Amino acid sequence: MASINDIAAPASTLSIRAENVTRHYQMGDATIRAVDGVSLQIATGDFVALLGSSGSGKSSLLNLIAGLDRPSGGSIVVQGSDLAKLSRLELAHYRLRTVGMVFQSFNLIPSMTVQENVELPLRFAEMERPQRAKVSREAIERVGLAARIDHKPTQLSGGEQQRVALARALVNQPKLLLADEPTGNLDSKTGSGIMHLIDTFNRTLGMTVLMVTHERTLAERYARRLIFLADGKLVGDEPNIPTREVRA
Ligand SMILES: Nc1ncnc2c1ncn2[C@@H]1O[C@H](COP(=O)(O)OP(=O)(O)OP(=O)(O)O)[C@@H](O)[C@H]1O
Repeated sequence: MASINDIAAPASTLSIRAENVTRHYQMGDATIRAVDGVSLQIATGDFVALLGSSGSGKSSLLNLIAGLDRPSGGSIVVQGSDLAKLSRLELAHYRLRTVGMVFQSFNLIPSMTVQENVELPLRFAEMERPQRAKVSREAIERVGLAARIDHKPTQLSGGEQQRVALARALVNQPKLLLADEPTGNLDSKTGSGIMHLIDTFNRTLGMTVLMVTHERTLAERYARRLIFLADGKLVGDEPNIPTREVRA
């Protein structure tokens, strides 16, 4: 049945459309309803913060949208792809091409240099070596790390590691950036630098951003929409004028 949302937002302008999504975990006799009937639509180019207290289901929902996990029920359509209908191979392709992800814990490969880490998605996409070197260098320059291109992750600060993770997330030019507490392990000044980069990608590259955070002030500074989860349910959804714009 058509809803008001359908009328307000034609499918072509939607980046994400989730309908009654559930993710239940069975722990012995207990069922944990980590995501419990969430429906939402996110417009292309938007910057949305997903807020909620610990255990409210934020990461579970993000992982479903990322195609890292499959829902127990409901449907998720991202950039026109219905994730439930994708084969394992198609889902891997979706993760490679459509979404970029950054996590609180950076998730870099310690034995690889900055450039090798950033090149990884390009290798999976079977890009030729010379082109890979060029494209990865451009992404590394974009996050301001050209001088660290041959360093290993352990030789970098936390903020620099997150910038490498961002370069890796955007190197395939995904339409959607999913960020799970991207500044959670960083001090506030370093975190602001990372947020500034994410904000720039959103504004200049038109990348849709969905960011999980439990920090409301951070969300209010950058996001144009705030979505609240509690006990796996969507309990709030409000527009936001980013305070960084108000101060600018
Ligand atoms: N693999 C799993 N098996 C069982 N339960 C899980 C699993 N992953 C998450 N949960 C449970 O699902 C609920 C939601 O977890 P989730 O990590 O999505 O919350 P969150 O809002 O991201 O929390 P935080 O802010 O602490 O990261 C929690 O009760 C958690 O314990």
